Amino acid sequence: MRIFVAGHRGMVGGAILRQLEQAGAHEVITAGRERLDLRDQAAVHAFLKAEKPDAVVLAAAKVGGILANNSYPADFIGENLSIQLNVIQGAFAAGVEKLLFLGSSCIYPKMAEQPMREDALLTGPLEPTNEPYAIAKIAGIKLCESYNRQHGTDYRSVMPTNLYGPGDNFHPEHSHVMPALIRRFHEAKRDGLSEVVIWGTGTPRREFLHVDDMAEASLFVMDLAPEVYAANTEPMLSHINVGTGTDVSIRELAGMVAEVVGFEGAITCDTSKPDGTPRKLMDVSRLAAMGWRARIGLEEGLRETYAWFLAQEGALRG
Ligand SMILES: NC(=O)C1=CN([C@@H]2O[C@H](COP(=O)(O)OP(=O)(O)OC[C@H]3O[C@@H](n4cnc5c(N)ncnc54)[C@H](OP(=O)(O)O)[C@@H]3O)[C@@H](O)[C@H]2O)C=CC1
Ligand SMILES: C[C@H]1O[C@H](OP(=O)(O)OP(=O)(O)OC[C@H]2O[C@@H](n3cnc4c(=O)[nH]c(N)nc43)[C@H](O)[C@@H]2O)[C@@H](O)[C@@H](O)C1=O
Repeated sequence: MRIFVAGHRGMVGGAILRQLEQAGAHEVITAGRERLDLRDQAAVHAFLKAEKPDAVVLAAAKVGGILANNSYPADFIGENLSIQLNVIQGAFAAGVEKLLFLGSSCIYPKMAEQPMREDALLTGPLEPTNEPYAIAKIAGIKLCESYNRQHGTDYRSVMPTNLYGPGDNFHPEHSHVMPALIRRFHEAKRDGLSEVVIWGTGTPRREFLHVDDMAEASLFVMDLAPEVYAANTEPMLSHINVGTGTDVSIRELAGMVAEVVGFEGAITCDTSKPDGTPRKLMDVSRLAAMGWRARIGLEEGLRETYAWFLAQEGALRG
């Protein structure tokens, strides 16, 4: 197959690209933002018509942590809606039959029953800090389902929990919690500081999945036989959760990062910053029933990510 990986320079797209290249079974097509801005409808349609991929992996998105989402809501909803509409409509127009869309666990209601099953979608109000991004992601799922229902395409969606790993964005304010804390604890140790401040109360709970597991799960879902996918999903509830099924509090995560980095000072909370959703634990039984589960434990993944951070220091994104 010829597979177009959109977002191949990102954390997840990069991991998917590495796994596809390692397997060597497919021809992979990529295009960086300077060649193809995915917000440009005409350019995306022309690219897909010219390249004629057999399958598309949509791992490109406007992505960021709680503060970035809360500060730039128009960018998060607008850019993601444009990218999704252009790539999904463009893929259909170019005759692409298989597509994998990456959503996010923030599609579920803020107070969803835990662990969150796929059928919790659209059952309650969303978390305000990321509602615009979540609405775009929900629209992406519904766009895929609508093409499948109206045109018989095979467009699938996976909903990742919070991800981390090599290639992450370590920006001090705009990143997600894991890379933010790795950087902050590392710099505090390096500079001999006595205290590290974490945002919010430290009580929210999050589930962390290593990006290599996410890439493996994405390709697993894309490769599932149509009858297996159909037997485990519903036409209007077709997305699949991807996670580990276990979570930690942000305070516990901070303790783990401090230990891995070797920081021995105090950890305090800045409660002027938002907590966001109190808990986001995925019910991963749908994917487990189809035969996939995560392999990389949190401590192992954190140690490996810190080693990668140390190797990249100075040349990081963000
Ligand atoms: N990271 C996480 O914790 C989670 C991520 N996800 C989802 O997984 C997917 C991948 O996320 P992740 O890898 O972390 O994000 P990254 O920010 O690491 O990667 C996103 C990629 O999309 C590309 N991109 C964004 N906008 C455009 C554009 N207009 N034109 C061309 N390329 C563009 C970026 O290009 P450039 O390099 O040029 O900026 C980048 O390569 C996304 O759909 C995200 O919503 C879901 C849940 C959690
Ligand atoms: C993946 C997911 O990512 C975002 O949602 P989030 O899960 O809330 O993500 P986060 O990683 O930014 O924060 C997790 C928790 O951690 C706390 N926290 C402490 N200290 C820092 C800190 O230094 N940085 C950050 N970012 N958070 C911190 C923070 O206050 C919060 O309680 C969405 O935008 C959403 O759209 C989405 O899909």
